[in-house]
Amino acid sequence: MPYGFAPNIRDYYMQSRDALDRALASPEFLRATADIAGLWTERFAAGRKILLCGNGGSAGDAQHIAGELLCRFRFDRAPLPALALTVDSSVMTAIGNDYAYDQIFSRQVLGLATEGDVVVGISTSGRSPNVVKALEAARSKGATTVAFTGEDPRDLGALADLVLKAPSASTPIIQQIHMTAAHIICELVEVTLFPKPNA
Ligand SMILES: O=C(CO)[C@@H](O)[C@H](O)[C@H](O)[C@H](O)COP(=O)(O)O
Ligand SMILES: [Zn+2]
Repeated sequence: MPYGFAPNIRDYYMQSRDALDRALASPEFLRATADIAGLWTERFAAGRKILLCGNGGSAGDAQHIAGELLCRFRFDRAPLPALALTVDSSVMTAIGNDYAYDQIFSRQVLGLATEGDVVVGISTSGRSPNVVKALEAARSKGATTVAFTGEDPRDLGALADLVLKAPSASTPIIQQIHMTAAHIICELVEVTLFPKPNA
């Protein structure tokens, strides 16, 4: 049986579209998209890697982005070194249990990041302590920091060399804009580093 049609269901879609419209009207948002694509492209070309982290849906986004880069996006090409710090349950439970939950990403960054790498922290609130500490650790290792946040980047913004601010205060809508931007960034990286697919 089909579900009944909620008359306001269109309004939910419109909230998402309105937020994307605000992003597209923001030169700062478009600039950040281009700058992040340029940074990732430059660092991959220099043999550096990208580490990504976030909680909940943003953990999924970190994994999704790593998959686009390490596997492929639109066409066959060499894998790009990208790793989500959200995937190793043994590492995360050990760090959470033996140290603290707010160190689950920062300890991995301290162990894995080297100078010139990029560490990406994804947080809709901009203040999840484990993501904030990941960017602090990244800076201590000489890595470049990128934050994907909501309209108020809070603590994370202050620690990021580049910030992508989704113009909303709603967690799911911010996440939707993050992944729209991430797909565009992955596409720009791929076509710039591999300009002639299958040639
Ligand atoms: O996916 C969602 C909501 O759409 C949730 O799982 C959400 O990601 C979690 O509540 C996170 O813990 C929120 O963390 P943050 O974005 O504030 O850093
Ligand atoms: Zn969600």
